[in-house]
Amino acid sequence: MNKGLLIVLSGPSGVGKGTVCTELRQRHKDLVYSVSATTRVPRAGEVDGVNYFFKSKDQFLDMIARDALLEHAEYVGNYYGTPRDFVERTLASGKDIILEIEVQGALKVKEKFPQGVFIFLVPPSLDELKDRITGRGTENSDVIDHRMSVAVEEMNLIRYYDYAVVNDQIDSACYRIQSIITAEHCRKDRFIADLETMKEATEKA
Ligand SMILES: Nc1ncnc2c1ncn2[C@@H]1O[C@H](COP(=O)(O)OP(=O)(O)OP(=O)(O)O)[C@@H](O)[C@H]1O
Ligand SMILES: Nc1nc2c(ncn2[C@@H]2O[C@H](COP(=O)(O)O)[C@@H](O)[C@H]2O)c(=O)[nH]1
Repeated sequence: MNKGLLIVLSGPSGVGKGTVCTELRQRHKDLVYSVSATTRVPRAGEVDGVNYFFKSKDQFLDMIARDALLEHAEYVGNYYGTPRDFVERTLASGKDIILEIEVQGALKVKEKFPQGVFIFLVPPSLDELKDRITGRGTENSDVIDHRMSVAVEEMNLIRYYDYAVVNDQIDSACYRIQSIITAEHCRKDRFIADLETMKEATEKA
């Protein structure tokens, strides 16, 4: 059986990763979402184990020491990381999994899983990006300025991704990502791998 696809959805803060990911999961009930660990304090309405696994700094450092994270990064004063075991088990079961993570972490995942599908979500403009982060109303103006300055740096790293998708309209962005996932499922190397497994099974029988 083919392993599932590891899909990384990345891009600057406020571009709409969370919004697009939620919509994709509505459309594809079998798409598994990787819940990250973070030391950030929960926002109003965020639930532990659903939005994030909220950790103290010591707990997070312990996860790093136990090699329990596939990747981690420090982003605007907090740690964020992807629990490794859940990703590996999901892929082995043949299901697709989506990671919604920032750029440093995405590039670390790419080193370990070059066969993953790396998608950069692009804002229609930097002004629109700032309007979106501000309009969300979850960060103060210092944090927004910090996230915007990081965003400019992150945009320079698009070249390391497989795809760039503009999030102009949520529906159009989701449609483009759905098309990418469909195309990636049809890559010939996935079938060649299956063929090899089939041949081995036939030879053994
Ligand atoms: N296509 C869009 N058009 C207009 N507004 C959008 C669009 N996509 C998302 N938004 C809005 O932009 C704001 C930021 O979206 P969201 O929280 O999904 O971004 P994010 O990339 O996940 O941010 P972060 O990385 O900080 O978690 C939200 O208020 C959301 O409703
Ligand atoms: N490298 C990682 N980045 C992550 C992970 N989970 C979320 N994120 C990204 O962090 C920023 C800030 O998130 P916020 O919830 O505080 O707005 C954003 O870009 C997220 O996508 C992770 O496991 N690893």
